[in-house]
Amino acid sequence: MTTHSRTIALEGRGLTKVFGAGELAVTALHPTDIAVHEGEVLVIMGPSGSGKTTLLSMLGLVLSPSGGEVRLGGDNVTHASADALALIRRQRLGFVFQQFNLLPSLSALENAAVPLLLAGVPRRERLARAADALALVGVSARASHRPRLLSGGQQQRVAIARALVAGAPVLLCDEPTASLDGETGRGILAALRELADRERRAVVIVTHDDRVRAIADRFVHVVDGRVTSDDGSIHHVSSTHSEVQHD
Ligand SMILES: Nc1ncnc2c1ncn2[C@@H]1O[C@H](COP(=O)(O)OP(=O)(O)OP(=O)(O)O)[C@@H](O)[C@H]1O
Repeated sequence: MTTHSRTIALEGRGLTKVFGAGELAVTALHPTDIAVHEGEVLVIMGPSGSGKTTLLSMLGLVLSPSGGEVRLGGDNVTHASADALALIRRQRLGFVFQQFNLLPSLSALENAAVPLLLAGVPRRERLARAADALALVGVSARASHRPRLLSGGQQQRVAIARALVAGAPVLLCDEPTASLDGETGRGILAALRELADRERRAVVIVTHDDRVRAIADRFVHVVDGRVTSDDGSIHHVSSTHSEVQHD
């Protein structure tokens, strides 16, 4: 793997999630410190129900934490308004899911351009930028095809192009290889690794797939809502967690 700067792209400090209250309270995530740097691939693994999606959702600003904070490029964005969070998600975060969620009536190029359409970028510029994004993930030759004419791996590449087209410095991927066969999945992982190396994007991958470790700069394991490092030590949480809110 390449040497990368140690600039933190996205960070959770003392991030905690408690669902419910009183006797019914479930601590989905105990206070956790976690960070991903520019140009780095961070892989989060753990059994079903361990808290991985909860952690990723808080880092992705789609679930508000019960305690702790989320910092993006050094800015504490935890308490931004709903509108501000929506804008931050659109401009600064890219999401990749197991299901590719492409729009069936649009070509690969138009699908990749959707975030720019939402951002009001003029058509010519957005198609040019979408073409660049498709090239980055190796599906330029399929630009004019609709999703149903693409293989699963090609559809996932288009979904990754869509996630990075607006220039997001951070890509958050939830089981990006789960619906792909082994070889196709490896191709997607290689593409994500390359985005980190060449484009300095920070890539966070939540997965059950042990092969994803092969592309990780760092790896953490989540068990029962607690995050441990590769060496098995529980992540040290330095900040104090004053207010824990219950949903
Ligand atoms: N909205 C919710 N309300 C109550 N409990 C929840 C809610 N969402 C998640 N939980 C609980 O929090 C814990 C962690 O769930 P989470 O979905 O983060 O696990 P996961 O590791 O992503 O699992 P999987 O790999 O199956 O997706 C589980 O015990 C789950 O039941």
